[in-house]
Order: sequence, then C-alpha cells, then structure tokens
Amino acid sequence: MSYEFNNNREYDIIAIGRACIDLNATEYNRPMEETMTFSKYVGGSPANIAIGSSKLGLKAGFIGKIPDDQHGNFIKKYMSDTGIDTSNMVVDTEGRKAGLTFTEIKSPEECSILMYREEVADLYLHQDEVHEDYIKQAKVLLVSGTALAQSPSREAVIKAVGLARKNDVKVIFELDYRPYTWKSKEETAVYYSLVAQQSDVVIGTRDEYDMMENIEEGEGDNQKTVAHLFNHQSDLIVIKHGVEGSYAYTKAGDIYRGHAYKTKVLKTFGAGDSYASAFLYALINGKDIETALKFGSASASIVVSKHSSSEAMPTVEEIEELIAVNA
Ligand SMILES: Nc1ncnc2c1ncn2[C@@H]1O[C@H](COP(=O)(O)OP(=O)(O)OP(=O)(O)O)[C@@H](O)[C@H]1O
Ligand SMILES: O=C(O)C[C@@H](O)[C@H](O)C(=O)CO
Repeated sequence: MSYEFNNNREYDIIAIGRACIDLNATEYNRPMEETMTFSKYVGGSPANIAIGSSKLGLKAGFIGKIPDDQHGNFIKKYMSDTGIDTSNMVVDTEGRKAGLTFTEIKSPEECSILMYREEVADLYLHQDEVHEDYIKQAKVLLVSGTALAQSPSREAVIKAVGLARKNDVKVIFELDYRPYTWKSKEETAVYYSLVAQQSDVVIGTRDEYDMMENIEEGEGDNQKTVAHLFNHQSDLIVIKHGVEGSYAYTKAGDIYRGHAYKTKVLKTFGAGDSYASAFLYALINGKDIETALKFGSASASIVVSKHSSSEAMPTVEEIEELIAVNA
C-alpha cells in the first residue's frame, strides 16, 4: 500500500522546530569528562530530518528561530547550502542562544547526549512568525514534539498544525521526546496527545508513545496505541523498537515490519532522524509502506556507522545499495 499526498505543491516537506548545534565527541570510547575535542555539525531533530530529506532530493523548507550570532549564521548557511528553503527561518532579536547538544560515545552501545536548552532561540518561535501562505505550499508539515515543550513555540506549532489541516497538508508528527525541555510527564502527555490526534502520520519509539500515553516505560501495547489514534485523524502509525526494528500500522488494518540492517555501529544517535527522512522520502515518492520501512532502516543503519547525524545523511543510491545487498 502507498500513501497519497497533494502533489500540486512547491515543497515536499516543511519542517517546524529546532535547528541547533551538535558537538560530537571526536574521541571515542571514553566518558565526556575525558573528552577534549568535539566536531561541530548542524543538529536538532527536525533540522536533521530536513537535511536528510533534502539530500535525498526532496524539496524542503524550514520554519524556526535561530540566534543572531555566529551559530545562527552557521546553521542557516549550512541548511541553505543543503538546498533547504530558509526564508521562514526567523532570527531572534533578544539575545537568545542556539541549543547545544554534546554527545558522549563511551562505546557503540553506550552513547548519550547532554543538551544545553536554557533560553534557546528555537523555543521562542512566535505564532505570528508562522505563515499560512508558506505552509499551504507543502505536501507535508513535519512537526517535532520538542517544539511543544514551551510557549511561545508551543502555540506556533499548534497554529502550524491547524493551518496544515485547513490546507490539506499532511501532518507528520515525530514525537522526538527530549526530557531536557519538558517540565513534567503529565504536560508532555497532554501536548503529545493533542497533536498526535490531529496528525495523519505519527512516528516515534515505543518509549515515546508510552510518554504520550502517560504510562510507565515498557507497559505500552502497540495495538492499543494504534487503536486509539485511529479513532482520530491518524491513518498511519510507525512504532520504532531500536535495533529490533520497527512496525507500520495502517488504519485499514495492515501491519508491516521493518528490520534493522546490521552494521558496524559507531554511535547510536541520529538513527531516528535519518530513519524519518528516508521513510518520508520513500512515501512521498509513491513507494509502498514496506519499501518505506526499508528506506528508513537502511538510512539509519548508515548514519549509526558514521560520526554525525546531519552531515552523515545518505544519498538514495547508498540506501538502495544497502537494501539490495541485504535482499
Ligand atoms: N544499532 C543499530 N544498528 C542498525 N540500525 C539501527 C540501530 N539502532 C537503530 N537502528 C535503526 O534505526 C531505527 C530507529 O532507531 P530507534 O528506534 O533507536 O530511533 P530513535 O530512538 O528515534 O533514534 P535516536 O537514537 O536517533 O533518537 C530502527 O528502527 C532501526 O531500523
Ligand atoms: O535532536 C537534537 O537536538 C540532537 C540531534 O541533533 C542529535 O544528533 C541527536 O541526538 C540525534 O538523535
């Protein structure tokens, strides 16, 4: 089964949320306390997804707020050089900073991130900075859950979702849970549920759905999750289970399984963003859901074997080659 989009649109995908800085440890197999050097990349889940999509050939745009400093300039230039339309990236005028993510690579299995998210520009995107004329030009609005963590970004995103619904733009919600920006689990569950119920496609890990349902990690049940969301707007739900693979559920009752592709893992982060960009690329290009799962899994497998999240996003040829080798 393939998925239908409104094809008469200028942009394949417009992402909304944070565009930040990743500082990835260049020294492996040690704790961050002992890591002295880091490489800089553009980061932030929705920015990574836009970058991944653009590298695959989708026409992407971005709505977000960046700082008025060297980091903001770097982010905007990198994204624009990658082919992303940055006309709706707003520059903060009140001295707010870029979010920073430091990564720790203790071993390929033991990676973590440390986020600096105080007073970050992205969470100050204002509803007046979200424009219907822009959103209505897209096939897909890609929403990151983290952008719902605080006002005014929260209202800006809710406005964007409303405009997408009004203009027949598919809303794709990447749950993208980051504990750093949320005040409580209850609050997360409220806003995740609100937006998930208005989204056509929801993508997240099992743990993120548990967060949405405000239940203990590990207590979730995929069938219950999808049954609930299918009572609302959603008609395609993707639930990821790390290296165990992923499942796609359709409202029509089909279930598809995606398998992870074995690789020499360097670090585990970046998997979700590369997965989402390639999954969406395949769906938007009319491939069936089974193939889209393969694209997502192959892209993630390539990115976990490399150092960055954004810079490492693969090309279509690399993805197809990996799928073919494993067929
Ligand atoms: N170690 C791995 N080796 C190969 N593929 C992997 C590995 N980990 C994850 N993947 C692939 O990436 C997909 C998404 O991974 P995961 O469920 O960990 O998402 P995530 O938690 O959103 O990622 P992130 O760590 O970037 O936040 C999986 O379904 C799988 O296909
Ligand atoms: O999403 C973020 O803000 C951090 C990412 O850029 C980072 O690369 C990561 O954790 C991806 O999973």
